[in-house]
Amino acid sequence: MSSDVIADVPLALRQVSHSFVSGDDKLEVLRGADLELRPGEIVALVAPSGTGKSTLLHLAGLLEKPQGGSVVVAGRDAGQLSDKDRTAIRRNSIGFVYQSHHLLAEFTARENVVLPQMIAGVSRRDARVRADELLGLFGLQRRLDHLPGKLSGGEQQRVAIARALANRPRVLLADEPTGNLDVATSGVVFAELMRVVREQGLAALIATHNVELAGRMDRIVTLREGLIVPFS
Ligand SMILES: Nc1ncnc2c1ncn2[C@@H]1O[C@H](COP(=O)(O)OP(=O)(O)OP(=O)(O)O)[C@@H](O)[C@H]1O
Repeated sequence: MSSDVIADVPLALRQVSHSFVSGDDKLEVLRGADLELRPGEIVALVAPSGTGKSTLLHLAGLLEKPQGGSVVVAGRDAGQLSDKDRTAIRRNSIGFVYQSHHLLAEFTARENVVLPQMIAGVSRRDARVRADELLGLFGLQRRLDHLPGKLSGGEQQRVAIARALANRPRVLLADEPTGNLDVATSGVVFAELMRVVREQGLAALIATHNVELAGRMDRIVTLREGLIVPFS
């Protein structure tokens, strides 16, 4: 396949297989999984516990290499890249949101959004402008100088989402992004996440057990016997 063909693909998994071996046991979690996101498309991944959602997100996020098949991120086949280039793509083209916010406790909300930008080479001044703009999109303009411990759970998760978007990724990967929040807060934060992801034109793959939230996305897929199939 020519590089032109995949140039506009934010994320694709092609015939991805992955197993875990412990002792004599081999657990085939993925057996030729295929998934392609269109630019700006938000896809929900809803599947029972233990079927491989986290494994899939790890592979899509270039945190691990698949044993078979390929992962394309921002139009680049990650299997063809040097470790240095993979790291650069992971840092600049992918944003991650986890169930727990993983914010740095000794840094303010703003600093938590500034830091990944500075690591990517953005000046402190520009990073602050971007951080304030993003935190403002989540209604946190009056919380910029708060430490995470002084924020509510919903606010902490909003900061984590803003941090994930800081480097203008093309792809957002999220694993139960509102799973630690109460039902009402989860719904609100989720709606904000969807709004901002759409405004920024990102493609997103969001694992959730919440079928109601999944129903607000463009498409729902599930994992069945190691394959990615439409959810029904
Ligand atoms: N590093 C590992 N070594 C061995 N087995 C693993 C490893 N990581 C995951 N597994 C196994 O692979 C399967 C899929 O795990 P994974 O965490 O991807 O599932 P999941 O769908 O995300 O589950 P949950 O919804 O409970 O988080 C599970 O049976 C798990 O025990």
